Amino acid sequence: MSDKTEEAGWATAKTLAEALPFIQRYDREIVVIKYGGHAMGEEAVARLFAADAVLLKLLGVHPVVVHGGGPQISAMLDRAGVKSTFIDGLRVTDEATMEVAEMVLSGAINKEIANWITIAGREADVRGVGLSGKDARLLTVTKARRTTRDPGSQMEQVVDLGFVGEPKKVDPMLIQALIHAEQDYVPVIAPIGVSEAGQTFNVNADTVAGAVAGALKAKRMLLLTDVKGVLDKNGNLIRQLTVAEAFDAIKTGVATGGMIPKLETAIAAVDAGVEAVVILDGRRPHAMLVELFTEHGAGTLIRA
Ligand SMILES: Nc1ncnc2c1ncn2[C@@H]1O[C@H](COP(=O)(O)OP(=O)(O)O)[C@@H](O)[C@H]1O
Ligand SMILES: CC(=O)N[C@@H](CCC(=O)OP(=O)(O)O)C(=O)O
Repeated sequence: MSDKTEEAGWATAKTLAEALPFIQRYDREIVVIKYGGHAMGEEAVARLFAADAVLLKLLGVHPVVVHGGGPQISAMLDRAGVKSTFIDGLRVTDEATMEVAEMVLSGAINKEIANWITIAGREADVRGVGLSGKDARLLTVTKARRTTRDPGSQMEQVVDLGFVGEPKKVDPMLIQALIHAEQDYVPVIAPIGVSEAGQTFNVNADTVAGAVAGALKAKRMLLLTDVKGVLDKNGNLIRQLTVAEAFDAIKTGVATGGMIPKLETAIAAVDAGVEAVVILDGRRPHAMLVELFTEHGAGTLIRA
């Protein structure tokens, strides 16, 4: 063995030893991970994500994955010649769009992530389990309501988003059962919900992650996306935000587009008892490990 290789080994051991207090901090704690469609990127990166989820489980953390797939739904709709429009970051969802969204989210992406986790965890028998809000009454939703103000008359107008749902109730029993099972399972949840009447709805994945994290009283919720975190007006990373500052970031227009549902979700999750939410770049390999197990962390941390 060369001196260089040996030195690298010592450096790895030092890093592991330094992670001990952080590993203990998250021992048997639930961490909800929102894996966004933009963070998925190339398959090799997505497989690294799956391997890190397995590592978390083996370190004693209980990871629960909620995934998105917005860009992948848009690509499929494009191929079918269906146009998509978004209002406040939410996809207006008619019947045909709903069908495609469910196929892409529950059918393709969900099973792929669950399978990658199972493959990455084969040696230690950690297994991914792919679910959607339709399973075991996991996610009951109501139809989302949005209003806009008519610039001329200043009257409020109701906008119909179609089959877009808002979480009404998360029943965490199935997830709890998987977390506490003797077998090591990593639940992977697609953002599809069902109304009391049994209608299928498309739900923003950030919103689902927040509702799930709140219901499970998770220690952390990590929102993995394609930016370093919340950026200020000059494009610099904001390391920490209180809930009040997160509100301000929305109000003052620092956060726009897809960052708005993320901050709203973060605020709601912290209000529901989640200790902190972190928005970070999921395209960087091992982002979750840097955030959870190093002093400096990564991205933007939002807490009370
Ligand atoms: N202040 C901000 N800081 C960082 N990103 C922002 C900000 N305001 C708006 N954004 C946008 O939010 C996007 C992340 O949301 P979104 O595209 O919905 O991600 P995902 O698919 O991962 O859920 C960023 O790529 C960026 O374009
Ligand atoms: C209602 C609504 O907008 N649903 C989203 C669900 C997927 C999602 O949220 O994916 P990302 O996290 O990758 O953006 C959609 O149809 O795109």
